[in-house]
Amino acid sequence: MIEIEGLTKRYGEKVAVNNLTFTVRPGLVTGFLGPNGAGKSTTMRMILGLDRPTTGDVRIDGTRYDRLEDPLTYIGALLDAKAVHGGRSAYHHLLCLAQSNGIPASRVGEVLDTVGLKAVARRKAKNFSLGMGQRLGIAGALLGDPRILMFDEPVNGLDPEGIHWIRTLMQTLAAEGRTVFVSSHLMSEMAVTAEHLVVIGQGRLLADTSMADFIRRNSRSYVRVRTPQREQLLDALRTEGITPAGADDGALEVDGVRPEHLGELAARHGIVLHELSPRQASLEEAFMRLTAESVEYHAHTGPASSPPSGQWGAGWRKGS
Ligand SMILES: Nc1ncnc2c1ncn2[C@@H]1O[C@H](COP(=O)(O)OP(=O)(O)OP(=O)(O)O)[C@@H](O)[C@H]1O
Repeated sequence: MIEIEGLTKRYGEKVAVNNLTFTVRPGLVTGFLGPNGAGKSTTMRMILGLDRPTTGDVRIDGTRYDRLEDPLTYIGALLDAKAVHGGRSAYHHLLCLAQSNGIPASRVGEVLDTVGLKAVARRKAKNFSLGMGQRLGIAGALLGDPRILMFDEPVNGLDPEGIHWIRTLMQTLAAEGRTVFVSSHLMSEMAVTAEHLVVIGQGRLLADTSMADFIRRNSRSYVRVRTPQREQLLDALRTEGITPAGADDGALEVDGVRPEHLGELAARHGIVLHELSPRQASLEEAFMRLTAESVEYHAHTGPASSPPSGQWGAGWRKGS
């Protein structure tokens, strides 16, 4: 379990992390989301004792990181896959980590096997592709067989097979009862990997809830109805006091009414339906809606024509 209480980090005037309190629990994958610059990496560095909090406290299974004996056996992390001595082979990189953390050398072969790098174990890390580097970083996190795992953008640079592999790995680790805390900007991937979400914006906690609850609370759900008898359906809906919205393709979008009710209403009026589908926004839409106010930089989303000379960047604004 990772317990964070009143965590704040200032860099001069900049408040990177602002009074965060949340707990990351074992047995499930917890996603850590936030726009660029929200404070995710800073929070993760403080969890690992790599940055000192200005105020507040972090506990790893009840103990501060700097008081853990052989910390890699409590918490394993992938923060920066490039933080590897490039002149060392994958094997030697992991062996050094093992030796300085009281981990038996036999674990090195095991984790190389787990991440699929056994065949290239003697190759120098500087010759590794981005994806291989990610796998080596993940091997380092797994080395001490820790109860807690933390990954910052683990799917960066991984191909679809690699992304599928890391998703399955994280879910397996969580199913074993471990605590898995993972940040990613890849919303579609997060949506199928994490069960719980912690969302921050400008250093503050915006949400700490289940994935399903997060999407439900932060998005519009509606039922999409398509019929060749549009006018009759509109009349039928009106008799029930229901005012639908129109979609671009002629379909109707009905808020706050269950699909069963709409289907039965149509049947009572002898109206043929070609589509009756409950719709819920994606994690990405829910995330964008929740964090719209806390995004540091907004891109101009108008027409892609060039602005008048001297106005490049005028469509960008710094959030307040
Ligand atoms: N060492 C530092 N000195 C000054 N400011 C810093 C430092 N580290 C981070 N910051 C600032 O703190 C804020 C939070 O940064 P952080 O890297 O934690 O965000 P993030 O959520 O991980 O962003 P991203 O998704 O872009 O990786 C940013 O505004 C960043 O510029």
